[in-house]
Amino acid sequence: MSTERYHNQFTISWDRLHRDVRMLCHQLIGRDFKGIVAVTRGGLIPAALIARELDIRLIDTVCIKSYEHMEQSSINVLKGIDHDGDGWLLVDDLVDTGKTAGAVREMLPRAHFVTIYAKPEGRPMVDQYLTEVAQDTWIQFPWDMGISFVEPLVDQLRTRKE
Ligand SMILES: O=P(O)(O)OC[C@H]1O[C@H](OP(=O)(O)OP(=O)(O)O)[C@H](O)[C@@H]1O
Ligand code: HPA
Ligand SMILES: [Mg+2]
Repeated sequence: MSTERYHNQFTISWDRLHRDVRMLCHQLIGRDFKGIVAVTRGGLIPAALIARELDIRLIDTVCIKSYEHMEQSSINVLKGIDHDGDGWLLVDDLVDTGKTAGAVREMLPRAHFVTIYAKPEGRPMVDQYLTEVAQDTWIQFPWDMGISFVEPLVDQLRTRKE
C-alpha cells in the first residue's frame, strides 16, 4: 500500500464483480432508462454488464481522470456531455472521496447515479450503490491484476527466516 490514506486492501475478482453488478441490476429492474452514461474508465465494465442485464443499447461516456494509481490529483474532464442526464443511468465503479462524483453530478444533475462500491465520504453523492467499503481500504479491481505464481507457504517462511 503506497498511500497513507489506505491501510487495507479489498480484492475483487472478475466473478465477484460480475455477481455484484448483477445484484445491483436486481435493484434497478423495472426502471425505464433512456440509456447509460459510463464514467470512464472504471465505469465502463459495470456499464457494459448493466446494459446486458437491463437490455440497454444506448451508451455514452463522460471521460474523467482524478487518480494516478493511488495518488489523487485534480479533476481532469476530457469529455463532457450535452444534456442534464434526465432519464439516464449514470454508472461508475466506485465512489471514494466523492470528488469525481461531484464533478459528474454537476454535469448530469438529473441522472440516476449508481456505483457498485461506495466509501462513506463519497456515499452521499450517489443515488444507489451495492456494497459499502471502509474509507481506508483500497479496492483492487480485477482489470488491475493478473494471475501469477505464488510460492508455497513453507518456502515463503523459509525465505523469511534466512
Ligand atoms: O471518489 P473519488 O475519490 O473521486 O474516486 C473515485 C474515482 O476514482 C477512480 O477513477 P480514476 O480517476 O482513477 O480513473 P479511472 O476510472 O480511469 O481508473 C474511480 O473509477 C472513480 O471514478
Ligand atoms: N480502488 C480503485 N480505484 C480507486 C479507488 C479504489 O479504492 N479510490 C479511487 N480510485
Ligand atoms: Mg474512474
